[in-house]
Amino acid sequence: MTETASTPEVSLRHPGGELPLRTVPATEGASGLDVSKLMATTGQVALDVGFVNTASCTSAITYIDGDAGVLRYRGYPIDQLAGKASFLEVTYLLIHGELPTADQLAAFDDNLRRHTLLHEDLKQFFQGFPRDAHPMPVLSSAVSALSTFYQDSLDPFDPRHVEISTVRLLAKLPTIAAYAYKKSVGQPFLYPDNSLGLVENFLRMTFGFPAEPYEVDPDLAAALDMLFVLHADHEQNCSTSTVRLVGSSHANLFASVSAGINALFGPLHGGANQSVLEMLEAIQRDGGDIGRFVARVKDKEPGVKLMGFGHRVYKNYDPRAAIVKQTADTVLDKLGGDNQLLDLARQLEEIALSDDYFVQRKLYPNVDFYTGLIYRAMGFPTRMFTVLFALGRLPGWIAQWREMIEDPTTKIGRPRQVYTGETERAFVPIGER
Ligand SMILES: CC(=O)SCCNC(=O)CCNC(=O)[C@H](O)C(C)(C)COP(=O)(O)OP(=O)(O)OC[C@H]1O[C@@H](n2cnc3c(N)ncnc32)[C@H](O)[C@@H]1OP(=O)(O)O
Ligand SMILES: O=C([O-])CC(=O)C(=O)O
Repeated sequence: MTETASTPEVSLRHPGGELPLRTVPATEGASGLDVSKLMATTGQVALDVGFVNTASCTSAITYIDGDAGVLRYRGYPIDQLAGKASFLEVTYLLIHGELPTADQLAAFDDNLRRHTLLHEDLKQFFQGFPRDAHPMPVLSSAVSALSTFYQDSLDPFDPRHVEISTVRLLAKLPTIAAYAYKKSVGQPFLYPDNSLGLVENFLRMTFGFPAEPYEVDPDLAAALDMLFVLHADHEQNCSTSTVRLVGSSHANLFASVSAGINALFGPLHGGANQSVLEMLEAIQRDGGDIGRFVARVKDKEPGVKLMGFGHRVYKNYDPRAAIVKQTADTVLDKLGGDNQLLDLARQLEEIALSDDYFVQRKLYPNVDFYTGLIYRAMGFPTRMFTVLFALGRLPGWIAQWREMIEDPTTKIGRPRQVYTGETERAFVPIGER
């Protein structure tokens, strides 16, 4: 592969100063295509596989300094929000740009509590899935189906539609998530109890039974609320970029978020929280030989990666992973979790962080590394972990979709390609091939 053209340095202003964006020079196509000719006809095309170096939008929502391990929502450092601001406050902050006053928060909460019910016909929808359906595709399908129930929620350019679809989605996703769980364990659905807040209601609908009292454990609710805060936004990650890309065609909020949920499902993104626990259990089953597992990772054995490690943006410790790690002990002690598996995770981290392979590549634990251990202690099956991520990430998806829709400079997302296929050739009829 030879470089055939160079592209100029461009830069964007951001709160941390000038952010230089190095564009990747386009390369010659595998079939010998002259990329410079493509450029002559289409203008500048810079090949950037995986968008490693390409900013797709401007945004005022979330700031990350990956080298320093800094994350801020609307300017507030994540460690100042986690454990101090509730998930509902952070949701309001991300979507509306400012922390709510007590009155604003009460009105927001009240509004959400009025929209937690699912239409009875939508409830029937869950019965169409097989008993052992993974709850993630059930979640995305049900969110997509919301478009069929609410005609007054579908116009991205009518502020009333945007507002009501925002409220419906925030209020209903916990109900949908709880029903996806109930379906997978063959238990009856519970109606929401709107005397409860969002997290408490979700826990009751998930773990409670109809006509039986369910006492929400305040420690459990507080821990889950804090984890949701840690997941609430992360600028242009794969699922959020998907939400924006789908929304850039003027698809409605439900359709866009449904696509985002599917992007989150992948094991390289949100699905990693499930894979981490499966990896830890596999190491444990294998006699707990961490050294042997790490050697397989370093040998790049197909399909073997240190799940929950590495990040496109963080080249330092993920600040969220640091918070989860710090609190994991306390939470597991309170909830009676598996400390052996936590010890294994800690040892694995220690071994990796003192190994040149991981040090040179700047691979640190990401947000998915320790969260599953806490979810497990809370009683969630492994297949629900990514659903919990989706519940936490929802405010970010909504805030980013709304920012995109409100931005007059937004254009339909449509990347170019560098064509590497056959050059023009003459059609050969089937009898002559
Ligand atoms: C919420 C989230 O989405 S956080 C991410 C969750 N995903 C995971 O935890 C899955 C494991 N991690 C990964 O697969 C990757 O680190 C990603 C997908 C997160 C980031 O990928 P990229 O930014 O494209 O990094 P890339 O794949 O180029 O990795 C750079 C190098 O580090 C290696 N590497 C990256 N992550 C890992 C890992 N988890 N284990 C072993 N090696 C790794 C790569 O093999 C590559 O090595 P090389 O230079 O010898 O080829
Ligand atoms: O930002 C990313 O690439 C992945 C992500 O969503 C996160 O870390 O929360």
